[in-house]
Amino acid sequence: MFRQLRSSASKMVRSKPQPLQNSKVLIFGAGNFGSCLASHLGDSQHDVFMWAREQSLVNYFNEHHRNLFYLKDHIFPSNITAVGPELPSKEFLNQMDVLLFAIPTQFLRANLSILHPQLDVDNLPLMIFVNKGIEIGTHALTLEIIADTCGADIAKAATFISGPSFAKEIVERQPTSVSVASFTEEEADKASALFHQPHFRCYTGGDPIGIELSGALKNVYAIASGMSDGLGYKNNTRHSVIITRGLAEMTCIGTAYGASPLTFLGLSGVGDLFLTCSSSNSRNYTVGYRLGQGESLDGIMNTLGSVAEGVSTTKGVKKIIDELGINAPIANSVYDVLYNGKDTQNAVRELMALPPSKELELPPTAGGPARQLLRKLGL
Ligand SMILES: NC(=O)c1ccc[n+]([C@@H]2O[C@H](COP(=O)([O-])OP(=O)(O)OC[C@H]3O[C@@H](n4cnc5c(N)ncnc54)[C@H](O)[C@@H]3O)[C@@H](O)[C@H]2O)c1
Ligand SMILES: O=P(O)(O)OC[C@H](O)CO
Repeated sequence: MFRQLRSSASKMVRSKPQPLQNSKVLIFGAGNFGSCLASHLGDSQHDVFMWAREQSLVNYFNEHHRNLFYLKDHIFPSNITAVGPELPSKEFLNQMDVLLFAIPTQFLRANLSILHPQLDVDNLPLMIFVNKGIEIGTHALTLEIIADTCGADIAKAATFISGPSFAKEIVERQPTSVSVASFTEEEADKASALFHQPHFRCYTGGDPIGIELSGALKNVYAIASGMSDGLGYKNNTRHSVIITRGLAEMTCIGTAYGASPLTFLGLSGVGDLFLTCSSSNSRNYTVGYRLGQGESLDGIMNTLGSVAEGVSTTKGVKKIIDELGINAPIANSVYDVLYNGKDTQNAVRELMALPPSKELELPPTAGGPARQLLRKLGL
């Protein structure tokens, strides 16, 4: 369900009209996901620019149509140009129809703060965000980071894409479906039209807070699932003790936060939870698996070679569940293993020793944090 936006106090910002084809898209981030989306959009005949922080990546990409560090085996369409390492100029940004942010959550605020003064709200590109995390320190969702750095009007027009989508499989054109959410239906529709292909299906919705929370939370439960597998527990344990109970926890956290519980049954919720909790292609699952096998967190992070958002997000989740008073034993166990030195074997044993309880007791939808965020956005 999309909400009716009020136009009273603040301006109703809309992105510029999008061309029917050949949109000019600038992607921030040339990691696994930024470059996989560049490939997908290049494949769909858009004019794609991919900003990278590494000069060597930019040079190598433009010469060989390959990414020096990520998805190394993939040959990218020739209509993608790498740019950087300086952030693009105001003139360049103004020529773009779409700005797509594929950088990890912890770095978003700094980059948006620099970019915001360069944006022209009357000629605003479609703004799309695909990161899945919660900011350390502030425990802010991306919506709030956008509101803080770019203002409420741009945050209301921002669109979020989330769902079960491994970069490696998107570049192989494996059929994939994702959720596309915004407070502004028109913006979600534009993002959906940009990405939708027979092998990449988009489903729109109006609960960006729920989409963001589910995408961030599933990473924490993927760490738990990997941990259980790494310890040698089998399918029953993964699917009952971790995934299904994890879904119940996620839904309770989301409901208390103020999101719709139904969002957690969608692609960004249960879809991505199942995917990430059951595949060694997931970096979050891999972190958990290696912890379960006895490796140290520092050792894992130093060799993973890519971001695992769940590791930092667990800190934000811990703050949120403590503040909301939610009973979330799996998320608490992951926090204790990552940050309090708890032994993984004890963590899983303790989960199994929990007293009997009701299967699902959704908290009242008081929605304090969402209400505060909506107030910040003038909604
Ligand atoms: N990989 C996937 O399959 C996938 C799928 C869906 C969503 N995501 C989400 O997309 C986001 C990016 O993930 P990824 O897989 O591309 O990660 P990655 O580790 O592959 O790449 C990270 C990128 O961030 C850049 N970066 C690092 N520090 C930065 C900074 N200070 N400022 C700007 N950029 C910086 C790196 O140069 C790199 O390009 C994450 O939030 C992730 O959860 C990933
Ligand atoms: O590799 P992960 O654990 O970051 O998961 C990637 C995507 O979020 C899967 O949808």
